[in-house]
Amino acid sequence: MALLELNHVTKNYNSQFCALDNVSFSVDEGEFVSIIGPSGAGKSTLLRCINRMVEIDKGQISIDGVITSSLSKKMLRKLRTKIGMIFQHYNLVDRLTVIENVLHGRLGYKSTLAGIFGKYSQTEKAQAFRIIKILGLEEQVYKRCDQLSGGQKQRVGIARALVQNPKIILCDEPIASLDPNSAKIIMDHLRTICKEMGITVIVNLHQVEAALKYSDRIIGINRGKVVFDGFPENLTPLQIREIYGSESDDLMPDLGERHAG
Ligand SMILES: Nc1ncnc2c1ncn2[C@@H]1O[C@H](COP(=O)(O)OP(=O)(O)OP(=O)(O)O)[C@@H](O)[C@H]1O
Repeated sequence: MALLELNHVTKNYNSQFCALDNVSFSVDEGEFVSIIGPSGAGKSTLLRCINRMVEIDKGQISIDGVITSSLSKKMLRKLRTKIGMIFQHYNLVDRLTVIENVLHGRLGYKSTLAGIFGKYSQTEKAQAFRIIKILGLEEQVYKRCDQLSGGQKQRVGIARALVQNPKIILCDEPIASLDPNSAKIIMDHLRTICKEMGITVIVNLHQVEAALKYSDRIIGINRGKVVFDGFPENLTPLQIREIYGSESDDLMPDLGERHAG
């Protein structure tokens, strides 16, 4: 069943520059989809439109059957609890500990006052500890986030998204700042979360190889238009060229090595 649907979505910045041009696709529950494309193609704009951090100009986006543009502030806040976000630069509060950052994922469920005073139930704390353990961060629980490596910070970001109990996780270049080993750990966790917890994952990636290895489906964007939407095994060098244009030669992966399983 489709969890996310985009129908003819267009986004113009400053009423003239077209960042998304008539984009339509749907994503099923439990699917792992990578969005690839060159710098400036519109990948971040796409994720921001999905959670309504950016308003679209034309078309329609629905999540779990709800048309996002028609939601009141209150209903939008409720919908956003179902959408976990993971960022390239982690967006953690550096001076706070791992557990405090992870519990921030619960803020969308709380009144402003309860949030300010950091009032979390025993159930919420137990859930946060459980997720921290799954992500292999139990030794870091009480460490300040500015003492962590990039890979550990990104795992905190994933844990914070998971305590929301999301239906979908949107990841904006989650491995762009990481070394290959940390990047693999993050992509492995995202794949496990998708396949074992049934959470839909949409990942913006610059690395074609990672997209080929981890995705059920790849969507290629160039200048705001979807130019490829299909299975990794159907992404040919010609299509990679169409997606990336002149950047493609540096990015051309060894197409022999494919899926993570
Ligand atoms: N707030 C904004 N105001 C005006 N133009 C913007 C704004 N945000 C993005 N753009 C433009 O929209 C286009 C798409 O940007 P976007 O960040 O979505 O691309 P991207 O594919 O995520 O790129 P990258 O891989 O470099 O992050 C770019 O040309 C960018 O300059």
